Amino acid sequence: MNQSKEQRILNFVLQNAVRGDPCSVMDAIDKYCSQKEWAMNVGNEKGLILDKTVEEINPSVALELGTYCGYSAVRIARLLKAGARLLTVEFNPEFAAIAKQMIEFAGVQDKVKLIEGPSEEIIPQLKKKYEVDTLDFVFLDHWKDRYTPDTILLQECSLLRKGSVLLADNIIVPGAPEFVNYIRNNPRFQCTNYPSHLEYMKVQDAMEKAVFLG
Ligand SMILES: Cc1ncnc2c1ncn2[C@@H]1O[C@H](/C=C/CNC(=O)c2cc(-c3ccc(F)cc3)cc(O)c2O)C[C@H]1O
Ligand SMILES: [Mg+2]
Repeated sequence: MNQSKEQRILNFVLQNAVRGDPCSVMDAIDKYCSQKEWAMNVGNEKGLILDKTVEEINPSVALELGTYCGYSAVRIARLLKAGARLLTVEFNPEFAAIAKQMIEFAGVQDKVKLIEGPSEEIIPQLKKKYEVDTLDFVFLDHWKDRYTPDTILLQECSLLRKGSVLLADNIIVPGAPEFVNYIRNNPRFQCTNYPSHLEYMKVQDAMEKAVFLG
């Protein structure tokens, strides 16, 4: 059975990155996906916006929706302080298996809890099953039509507190127009747009930061 693109990305990392070195894993993925096969990792340009946001917040508890191959999970986890953790949600078993190996190879597995399942099912379990009180940071990078329902669900489950920060990828491409409309017109969120480019391409994209005002 021939390999998937995601398996080829993982193999390239295993052969070209340094075990336990998250930056070498990110660099290997970016190298492969810019030179060999494009893939929907947040990439290095938007990744720097992600880094700055995570460093600014210095979250104790972070949530990522849409793990995919684990690129942004590694990117976020490498910046977390001792004792802080990232919960990342992925419902495709094949992607989850790839991401698990990617996270372990990078050496950040002690900071990352990879949860396999659909976000709408996992979010309501975070408090009781995953011992979350509130979330300091949420990175939205899953199906774009899920950004809004999941943002509403996070509020309904009392998982956001005054100052919780959401960061959403792909505001322009593929685009999340319904989310942009929802979040920018919601008085409970303070929004900031960060223009950038689609990963590995000379195409305009952007990220949106939304701070929950409580
Ligand atoms: C609801 C839910 N729960 C758990 N996991 C979920 C989920 N919805 C998707 N996921 C998982 O996240 C991942 C999905 C991410 C969706 N991201 C995308 O569709 C995406 C697409 C592009 C893109 C841009 C231009 C083009 F020409 C083509 C594609 C770029 C990106 O950065 C993206 O994030 C994988 C999927 O299994
Ligand atoms: Mg994305």
